[in-house]
Amino acid sequence: MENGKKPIVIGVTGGSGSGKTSVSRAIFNQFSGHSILMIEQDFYYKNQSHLSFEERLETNYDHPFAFDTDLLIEHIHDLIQFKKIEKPVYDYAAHTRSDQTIIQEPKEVIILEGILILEDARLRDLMDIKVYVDTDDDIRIIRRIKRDMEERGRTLDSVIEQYLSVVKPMYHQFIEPTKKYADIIIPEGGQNQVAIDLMTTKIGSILTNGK
Ligand SMILES: Nc1ncnc2c1ncn2[C@@H]1O[C@H](COP(=O)(O)OP(=O)(O)O)[C@@H](O)[C@H]1O
Ligand SMILES: Nc1ccn([C@@H]2O[C@H](COP(=O)(O)O)[C@@H](O)[C@H]2O)c(=O)n1
Repeated sequence: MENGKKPIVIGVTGGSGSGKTSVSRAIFNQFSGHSILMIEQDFYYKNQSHLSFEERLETNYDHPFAFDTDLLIEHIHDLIQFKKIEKPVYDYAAHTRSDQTIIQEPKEVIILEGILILEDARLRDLMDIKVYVDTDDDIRIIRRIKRDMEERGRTLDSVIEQYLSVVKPMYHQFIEPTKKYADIIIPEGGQNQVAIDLMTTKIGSILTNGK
């Protein structure tokens, strides 16, 4: 890094539909023009191109095992050492990685966003600030139905069936317990301007004063 400082890593987690992406984008936008990047844990779902489409539908996408966490950790390590990475691209409709990758140059601020980023101690140890976006289950399922039908190629029946059989139980087993690791808990996510402003001030202070 030009000024000799280590990049800052901010982890943003919470259940599906909690508003993680909205919070992360709001922070990202506050630093537009600065040296900042966003990494989505979803892009590190395991490659399933060797499986048929029907087999991919059976995958539990809310279990830690669904992710290639070793690759994600390797990439965060590289970015912290100011090395560029070749980021995978995920195709939600095909339920596997796309053939494309994106070259991501290192930056001073790294926002890592995803449902299970606080579940692995090795990832937690790389973070300077850990944020949990806390939104009620009923709000999250409503948001998810709308989003998955509009953007992720799912039907209403498939969203409801997946939510009740997998998403909800996995949330309570794996995601909600990681709340205890968070430095900050943000209720309701992207519309919480006070929380976004506090985060922005803190990141700005670390960038300027190192704390
Ligand atoms: N505070 C909010 N109020 C209303 N809708 C929201 C709010 N935060 C997020 N959304 C919407 O809910 C959906 C899921 O939000 P997103 O930020 O993608 O959540 P996550 O990344 O946690 O799954 C998106 O369509 C987003 O526009
Ligand atoms: N092929 C896939 C991959 C993931 N999901 C669901 O995405 C959720 C995580 O993404 P958010 O942006 O909502 O945090 C997770 O709950 C998976 O169930 C999927 O449905 N299909």
